[in-house]
Amino acid sequence: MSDKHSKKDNVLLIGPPNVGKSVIFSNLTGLNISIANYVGTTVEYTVGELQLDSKTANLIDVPGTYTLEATNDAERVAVDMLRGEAKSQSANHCHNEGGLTDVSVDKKPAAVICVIDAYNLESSIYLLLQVLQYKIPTVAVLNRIDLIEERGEQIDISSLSHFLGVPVVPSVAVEKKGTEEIKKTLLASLQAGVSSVDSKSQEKPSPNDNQKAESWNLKNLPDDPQELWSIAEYINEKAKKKKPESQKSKRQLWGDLLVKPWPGLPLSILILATIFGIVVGVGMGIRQYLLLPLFRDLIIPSVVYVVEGLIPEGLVLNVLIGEYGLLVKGLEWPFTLVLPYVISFYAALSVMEDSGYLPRLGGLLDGILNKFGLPGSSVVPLLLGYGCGIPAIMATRSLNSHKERLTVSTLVCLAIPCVAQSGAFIALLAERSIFVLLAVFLFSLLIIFLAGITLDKVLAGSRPYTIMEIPELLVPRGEVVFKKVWLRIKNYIVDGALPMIGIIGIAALLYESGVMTFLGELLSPLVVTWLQLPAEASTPLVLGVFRRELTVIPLIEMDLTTLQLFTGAVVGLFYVPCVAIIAALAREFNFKTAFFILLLTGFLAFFAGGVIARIGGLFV
Ligand SMILES: Nc1nc2c(ncn2[C@@H]2O[C@H](COP(=O)(O)OP(=O)(O)OP(=O)(O)O)[C@@H](O)[C@H]2O)c(=O)[nH]1
Ligand SMILES: [Mg+2]
Repeated sequence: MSDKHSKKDNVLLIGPPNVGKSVIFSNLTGLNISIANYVGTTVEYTVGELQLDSKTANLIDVPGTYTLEATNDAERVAVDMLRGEAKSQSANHCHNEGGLTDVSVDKKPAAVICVIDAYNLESSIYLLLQVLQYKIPTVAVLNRIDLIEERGEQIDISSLSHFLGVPVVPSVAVEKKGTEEIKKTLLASLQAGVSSVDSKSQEKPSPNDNQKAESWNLKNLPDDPQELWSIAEYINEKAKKKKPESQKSKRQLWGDLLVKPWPGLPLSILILATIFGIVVGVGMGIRQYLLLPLFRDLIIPSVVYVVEGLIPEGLVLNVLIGEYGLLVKGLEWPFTLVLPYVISFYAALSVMEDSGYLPRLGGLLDGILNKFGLPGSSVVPLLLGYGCGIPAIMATRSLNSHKERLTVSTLVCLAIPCVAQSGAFIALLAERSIFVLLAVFLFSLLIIFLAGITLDKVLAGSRPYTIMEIPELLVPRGEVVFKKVWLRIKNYIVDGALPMIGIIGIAALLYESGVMTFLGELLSPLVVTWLQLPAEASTPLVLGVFRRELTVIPLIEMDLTTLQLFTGAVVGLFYVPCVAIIAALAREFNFKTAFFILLLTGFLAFFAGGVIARIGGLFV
């Protein structure tokens, strides 16, 4: 831990889930972090530097919490932060959001920015009152006022501030409204040093307003939740200048329709099928018309030309530009096979995330998911898994029981192909037949169901009944979506493409030195006899340990029958998740769990592959 950052004051950004804390964090620090319209986007804190005139502070984006009673991991982080007892997180993990990683969080924060939700004012006031009990200088930011204006409502900022005894800054984070005001107010609070709870400015409720609130004093807030709630209720009533109009907006009507079984369920099938089509179609288009010509006809030939001129013939040259050359396949695979789908998938996912559709899908599928012991909210981590398993495993933190977390994480590792692997599937299968491609995805769904039911039976522990939070349906903002896709492309290049190039380099070396042939012979009983694939198909099994898509991509270069393609794809689908995921599992759970999942996936891959080869052989 360096002293450089630890000398600076820590400022916490606290608030209920989904209120816009991460957008405010981005506005204040210029850092680009995960933002999504569902509860529990931020599960780990992120630290960024906040410049306030001459003063710099560390701004900490804390996972959202409804109360400070800490009912799940993410909420516990908030409480620990306020107490100055949080543990510093390990700095080097994959899919790092960026931001500072060497900040000590085990000291009392100098100030708190508590974001309150204009749209759900009462419950956010309750949280704010709980925060005020810590007697840390606090600035309240009233966010999402655009949404209450839309429903014809108005909140009186000055009376709100008056009642709360803290400065209140109105804000529309997605439009960057309020950013400068937050900085100014925060600086003033920091300089004042003491808690800005000011009893002089606090207006006492008149005796007949509310019996309980009568005795309330901000310097000495009651601990009893019941009493705090009645204060929150009182302030909420007082601050509302104009009550919401009873008529619902179109946006709200759609929001309601999408979560009802009729027409929600048929619409969800339509929406998901459309998204699948768009992701595959747009991805194929980007590959065919943009990235493939760019790399195959321009970049790779130029690189080969230059390297040939510089390096004499021999092992080194072959490793660089030979058949599996580092600079040939190492550029072609990550950038023409996977990148197109990274772009199309994340564009679709980001729009879904920001619209608030995902929790609606969770609500619709709740009943089905319950059959295998999962809450509807597990839709979010499961869908994130189609991008990458690591954020998916992280997202399971907002689930409520260990059993649920473990089940979802196992399913993600076992049968949900990451975007890189899906790209490989599309390249491998779609050209032969779109039906084989669909068959692989449907087969994976079947296994998810079966594995889910089995895990529900074998894993110990119960599942608490939880009610799913459905946020407002919002029209996604172009800028937010664009930033998100860009962040994920960058993440993919750093955490995905670069390691892939390295591994292709190692593979090239193994090839050229003959080690791969030796490994192939070693694995041949499994590959040739059991899976009925050509001997060279052992290469993807070796490479696949490192990266999931490499269980599939090398198959493209082989001349396989349709049955062999299907077998190879299924083995690749279940085969061990990549090293980065194993590391994430070990970090989030423990080594034993990671090892167990590794064994399970490996075993299932060969078992299913062998069975498919045999049963398929009867028909072909
Ligand atoms: N209409 C509107 N939407 C907003 C505003 N601020 C944020 N949003 C949207 O609200 C959603 C949630 O924003 P986040 O910043 O991820 O919320 P968060 O508070 O960090 O949420 P957690 O990390 O889950 O606690 C996103 O879809 C944002 O685009 C606002 O002022 N107005
Ligand atoms: Mg967040």
